[in-house]
Amino acid sequence: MELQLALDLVDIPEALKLVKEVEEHIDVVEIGTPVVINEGLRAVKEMKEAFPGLKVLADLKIMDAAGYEVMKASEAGADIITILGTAEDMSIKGAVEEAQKQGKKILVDMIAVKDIKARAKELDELGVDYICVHTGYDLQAVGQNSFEDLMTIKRVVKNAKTAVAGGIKLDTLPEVIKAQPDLVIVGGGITGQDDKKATAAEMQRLIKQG
Ligand SMILES: O=C(CO)[C@H](O)[C@H](O)COP(=O)(O)O
Repeated sequence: MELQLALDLVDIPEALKLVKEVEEHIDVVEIGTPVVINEGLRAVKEMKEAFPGLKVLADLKIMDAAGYEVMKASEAGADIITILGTAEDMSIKGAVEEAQKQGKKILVDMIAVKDIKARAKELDELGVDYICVHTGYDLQAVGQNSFEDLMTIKRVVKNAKTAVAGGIKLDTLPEVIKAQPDLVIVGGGITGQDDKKATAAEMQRLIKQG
């Protein structure tokens, strides 16, 4: 099980400073969608150059022109690139094909997928690397989380790794760990804390002990 730090509400200097603080306690650093919108793929490039030992995920949430966008994110240094589970199968195939060519991984974000079980099975067969259940900010605001969806994909996914994101905090992490996802994605649960390093360290400890 690995820990991914999601950076959403920062600029490049803030992102680099944050990662410096928690670097030894995380496995993957996510350049969040808002950061890519504000700063472009330069944010991915600068993060990878500053922290070559960390995997960098570009949260592009691709919906179309997948091969091209995966290629551009790969060129910027991303190790993992995200596409939406609601995208067409042709787009998913294009993303997987380009990622394989570039030696990169594809993570499918299941945000807004209505039939999680059926779509997870299809995506697994399309050869994606990760399937991630995700409660976005707009549904977190009305009290939702992804724990049940995580159990659902754990039951049906045979090849891909599983991941979970959306509002995970130190006090809810043990419940997530019980479901044994391969990747736990935490944004505000670390970046919103006064002592980010201590929080990341404790999350890492819980994750390593499984
Ligand atoms: O992709 C995202 C929002 O679309 C976030 O990166 C993801 O939800 C993790 O952040 P948080 O733990 O703060 O919810």
